[in-house]
Amino acid sequence: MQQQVMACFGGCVPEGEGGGPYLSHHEAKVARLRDKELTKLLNKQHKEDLKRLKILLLGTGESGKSTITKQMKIIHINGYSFAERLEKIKDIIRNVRESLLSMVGAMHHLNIPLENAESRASADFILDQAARQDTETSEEFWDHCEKLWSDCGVQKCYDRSHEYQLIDCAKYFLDKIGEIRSLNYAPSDQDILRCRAITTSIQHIEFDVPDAGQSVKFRVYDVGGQQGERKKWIQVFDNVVAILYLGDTSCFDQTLREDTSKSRLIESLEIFEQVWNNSKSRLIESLEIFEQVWNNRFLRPVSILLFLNKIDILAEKIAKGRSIKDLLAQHPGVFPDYDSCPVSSNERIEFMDAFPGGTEQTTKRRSRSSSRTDINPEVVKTAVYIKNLFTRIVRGELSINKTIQPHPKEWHQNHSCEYFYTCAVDTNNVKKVLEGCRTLIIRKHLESVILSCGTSGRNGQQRAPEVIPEMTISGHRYAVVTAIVLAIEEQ
Ligand SMILES: Nc1nc2c(ncn2[C@@H]2O[C@H](COP(=O)(O)OP(=O)(O)OP(=O)(O)O)[C@@H](O)[C@H]2O)c(=O)[nH]1
Ligand SMILES: [Mg+2]
Repeated sequence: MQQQVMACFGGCVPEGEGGGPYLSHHEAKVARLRDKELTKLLNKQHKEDLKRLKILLLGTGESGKSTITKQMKIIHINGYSFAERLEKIKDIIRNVRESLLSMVGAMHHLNIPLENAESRASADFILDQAARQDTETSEEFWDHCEKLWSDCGVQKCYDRSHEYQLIDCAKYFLDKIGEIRSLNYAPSDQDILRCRAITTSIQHIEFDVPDAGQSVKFRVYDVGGQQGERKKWIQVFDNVVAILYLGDTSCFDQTLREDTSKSRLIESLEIFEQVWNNSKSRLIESLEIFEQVWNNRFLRPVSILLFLNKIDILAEKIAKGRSIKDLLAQHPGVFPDYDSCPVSSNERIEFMDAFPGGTEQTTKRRSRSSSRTDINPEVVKTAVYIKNLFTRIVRGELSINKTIQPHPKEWHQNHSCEYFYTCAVDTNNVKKVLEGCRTLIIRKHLESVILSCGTSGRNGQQRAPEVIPEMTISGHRYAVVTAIVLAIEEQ
């Protein structure tokens, strides 16, 4: 893609003919020189780009992609400065306002009355804020927020949040209004991780990770996952080394949020109606998009690291009596039977190992992990069942998106899919998972480098990618790869 852009630049020198404006000889010369410089610059940039391992974060809206990039900043870069923390306050205020707006709107639809007559004035005050984009707040605003959140009617509405659209961090921030409204408030790492802001443009972060005495350079792309944002994904498919696909395990009882940037802040009850009527299951959407990514011809050699995310919210939902069985019953014949889905002891341990809150011993010693009593077996079963849905898609045993023609097994032989249970707001969990991913990504990348050399003949039909000799991979592995590449080229 980069090359296409450069080709375009190369072909754009105006010559005064062919429809372009007439340029003097001197002007044309200057333009040509400028174009040459630009092409050189782009070439250099392109080479620099190729030295970094390019990772893509994909997944549907609100699955946790940006939260993972925030964790990368905390773990691999220097975290958040004081000024950056203060910047986040605006988003947190929007989160508080949007949460209360969603609940007040939903109470109307769900026929849940406010318990306290005095809360009416607070509800009206918040509804009046619906069209506001700014983040100016007053003591009056915070008083109304606190009053509303303490109303039992609002709490009842919160318990039914799967029936409408409510951001995941609603309770987290509403429970700490007292702290947020203080003039001295500076968001903690956890506040930043919990804070929700929709992604509407392609963003990336870069960092270096030490590996066997050398540093491995990464560039991670974060894209928007809402419906309208997904058409931009293809722009970043070039030279991808691995995909981190975020699948939300807790969304089985939720429907899609209406896809418009307007819904970031529900501007009016009219938009609320749209949201209300959008009834496509979030889990089915996530499986469908995963199936598209797995079978996408541009991503054929790219391995997927599947993050089965939000396992903490999954546990909260099961504790409230929610069950994936309701969704399965709405789609008879599509999904495998839930009750007869087996959970092996290894699968149980894998999940318990990842689940937040394990003590040092439980996270370090596998045998103790299996004896954790704080996790409801139904949580494990649901997580394993959802994991199996994704892995069935990988094996071609389940197809959700009927417009996709599944490829035969051989088509997939150059990429694989590995899964991890994650809680993206838990730094310990993400740190552990990222360590595992790093090794896998480097291994997969080396395999693909070797493979691409293996398919390139000495007589030149296809040269080994330019990137190989310049790759900054850990010392000894780099040496091994170079040796293998040379050996293949010698043949
Ligand atoms: N409790 C909990 N919250 C999570 C977890 N992962 C993400 N969240 C929250 O879910 C919300 C959405 O996360 P984002 O990272 O913004 O989701 P996204 O995939 O980037 O969404 P788009 O930008 O719309 O594509 C945020 O409020 C996060 O804090 C998790 O594992 N547990
Ligand atoms: Mg995002």
